[in-house]
Amino acid sequence: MPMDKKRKLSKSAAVQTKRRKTQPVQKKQASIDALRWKAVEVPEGFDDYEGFFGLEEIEGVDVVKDENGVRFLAPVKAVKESAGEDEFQGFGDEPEESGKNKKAEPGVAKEAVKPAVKDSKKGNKKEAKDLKKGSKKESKKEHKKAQQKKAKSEAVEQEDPELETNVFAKLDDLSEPDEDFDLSEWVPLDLSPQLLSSIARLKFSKPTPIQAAAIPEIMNGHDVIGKASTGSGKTLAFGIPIVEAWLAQSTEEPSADKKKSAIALILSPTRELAHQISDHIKALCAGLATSPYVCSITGGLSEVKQQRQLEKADIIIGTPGRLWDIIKSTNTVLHSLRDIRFLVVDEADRLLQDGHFKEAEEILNLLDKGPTTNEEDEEAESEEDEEEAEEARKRQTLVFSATFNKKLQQKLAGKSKFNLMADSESLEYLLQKLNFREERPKFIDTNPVSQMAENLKEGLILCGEMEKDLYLYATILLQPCKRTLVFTNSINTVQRLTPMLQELGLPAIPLHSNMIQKARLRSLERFKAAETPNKDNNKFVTFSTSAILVATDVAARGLDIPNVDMVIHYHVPRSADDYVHRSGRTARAANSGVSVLLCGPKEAVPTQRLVAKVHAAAEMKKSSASKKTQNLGAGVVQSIDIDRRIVSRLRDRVSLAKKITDAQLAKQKVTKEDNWMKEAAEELGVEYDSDEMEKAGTWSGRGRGRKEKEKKIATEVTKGEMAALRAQLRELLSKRVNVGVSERYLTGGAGGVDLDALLRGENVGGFLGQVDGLGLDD
Ligand SMILES: Nc1ncnc2c1ncn2[C@@H]1O[C@H](COP(=O)(O)OP(=O)(O)OP(=O)(O)O)[C@@H](O)[C@H]1O
Repeated sequence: MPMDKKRKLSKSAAVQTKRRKTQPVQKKQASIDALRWKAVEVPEGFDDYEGFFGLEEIEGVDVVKDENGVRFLAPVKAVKESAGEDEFQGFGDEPEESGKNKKAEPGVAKEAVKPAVKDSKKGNKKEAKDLKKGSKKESKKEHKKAQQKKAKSEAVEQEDPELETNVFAKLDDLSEPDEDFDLSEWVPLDLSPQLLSSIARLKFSKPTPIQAAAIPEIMNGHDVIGKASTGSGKTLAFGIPIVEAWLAQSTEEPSADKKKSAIALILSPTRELAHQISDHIKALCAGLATSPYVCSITGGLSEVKQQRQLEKADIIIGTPGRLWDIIKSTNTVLHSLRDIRFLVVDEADRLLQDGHFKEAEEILNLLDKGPTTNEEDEEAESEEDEEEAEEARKRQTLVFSATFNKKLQQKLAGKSKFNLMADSESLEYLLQKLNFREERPKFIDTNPVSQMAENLKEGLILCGEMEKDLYLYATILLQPCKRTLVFTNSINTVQRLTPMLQELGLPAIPLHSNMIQKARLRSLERFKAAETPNKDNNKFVTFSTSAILVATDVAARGLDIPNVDMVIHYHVPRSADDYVHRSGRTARAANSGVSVLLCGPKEAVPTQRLVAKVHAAAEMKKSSASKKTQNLGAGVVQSIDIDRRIVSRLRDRVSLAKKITDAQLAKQKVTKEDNWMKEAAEELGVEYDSDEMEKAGTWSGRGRGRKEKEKKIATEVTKGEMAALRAQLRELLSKRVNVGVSERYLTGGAGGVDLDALLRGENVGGFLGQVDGLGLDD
């Protein structure tokens, strides 16, 4: 059997099929090629010692051996139909219908036939070749990735194959539709009964303002640029019309000779957001009799699997990088994208800037003109150019964000055809590529006054430059019952703060872009799964029931994590827009929340200016009513005056935790570098001696001082000393913190101070007064 495609029939059909067992499964005889094989997911870090790369499996297939040889009896859905009827949604993603599957006999196919060869029967040999090349390349790539991952000594938790979806599915806990649910506020939007019933399941009693304004425009065929504050329901503002269009289209007769094409492509700047959008749309579709196939195409997860998903997708949500990688590596997915009717650019201002520029441009190019990399293809494409340009006109472009910088906003809202110089690096150039079908897309701004959520309270804590760790700890301690998101400006800081907070007994979880994708999703899942206190019955809550996500700005955009009560900006945001998006992770969908900036002395003034800029429009409106124009934005952010006496009583804890963390990180780093040197020495065939290497000057040049310092810390703190430090810290953590005058105590385990009250301006500077009434012991 060729090594690049190997197939097995899985025994696990019975286990997999528990969920749907009402109908007996109809089976029919099929050739091995006609079966819908699924690539076996080989865990990352798994070397191909056993030759598992390229292995494929299938479930629910009976292998019948009789005098005529071997036959395969497969569920009807598991057998491919002729072109145009491809409605099967793939094994592995959805449980298959059950019944007699338990009897399925495992067997191994005699010969593997690559899907590309089947495609070639349809007349496209090139595609087949590309796919073949692609899958070999994929194996190599996966292998290389596995090697790289092995080299990474970063602790990554065990992977969970189920993690790639449903991380955000707050909406997945769907109840049966309530027939009495009042949907009258949705009626003016003229939605189909199926979709209304889905909305009733979600228990959304009325559309949010952006939904009420954007849905009719989109359903009337307009291009839309939607601006609305964070957490205001923008995803379903474009999600509902897309699903509605899919429902209308799915009732039409499919044309027999037409390849399946997706209806919508949604571009997202981050992987997590792509998965979240996908989960939101899936949740919307959960109650429908037939649902569109929704798939998210992001980096960090199996490219081969995503390639297959793309081919059958109705709604594609992707990050430009991975999407472009797949498109480049195979032409078989092009047809999925060419005929899309909706192009959505979510978090447009970020997506059209940052590092996504090139790939986004390539994708937009392709949507209008097709691939330009291959001469053969180009020739074929040119004949169809006109036809395709016409097709492109049919596409609606929807652009959404909570923030649009002024220039971008003017360009977007003003007109679609810009007077451009031939500057392919400019943002305008990319905007032109969006190829709006209308000269003037509908610009909808449902909250022109403020981009910030209505129920958000903002605070600023002024502290010493070197005291941020201490104030971070104090702030978290003052809000012990909260799910908190801490933003930093660097990956290193996430890697340092997370273990430090953990040493302090806090449930800190890291999130940054250097983590492998499954670890990123796992972190989000853990954060989301952490229980929140039941505020209604004032239940006693300990830290074990809250969670702290320490993240870079990778978590700043679009993430909809329920019940984030507090956002702390450990580093001040780099821009006013970043401040809006970070703070927008709390106070979502009519909930309340607080956003706290930790500012060093030098940061205070520029930060206040930055925040004032965000609030200037709102203030301007207010002040024009009262004829005051001074200090715009000032006063919106409440200065939080934490009693320094309490903070100073936490200092020893933080110093110890820092010392332990620094030593640990230095050790990890030295070990990592040592391993790297060892491997390099092995490859060169020389003996490795770290001290000799060091003496010989391997560590000369830039960074030598830092490395030496790290090595010193790493070797200075012995195992025994580390254990002693930990014991000391444990001792400190077990003691109550004497808060002074009132002789009340703040513990690390429970209780806290009402930061909300401080933010309301009550008891400013009167922290101790708040300790009363919190039920803390004497
Ligand atoms: N009509 C509605 N009624 C109540 N809740 C809604 C409604 N529509 C959406 N939501 C909920 O509101 C929350 C925020 O929605 P969404 O993530 O789409 O916000 P957003 O405007 O895209 O935010 P951001 O700017 O941060 O990306 C989600 O939990 C979503 O399920």
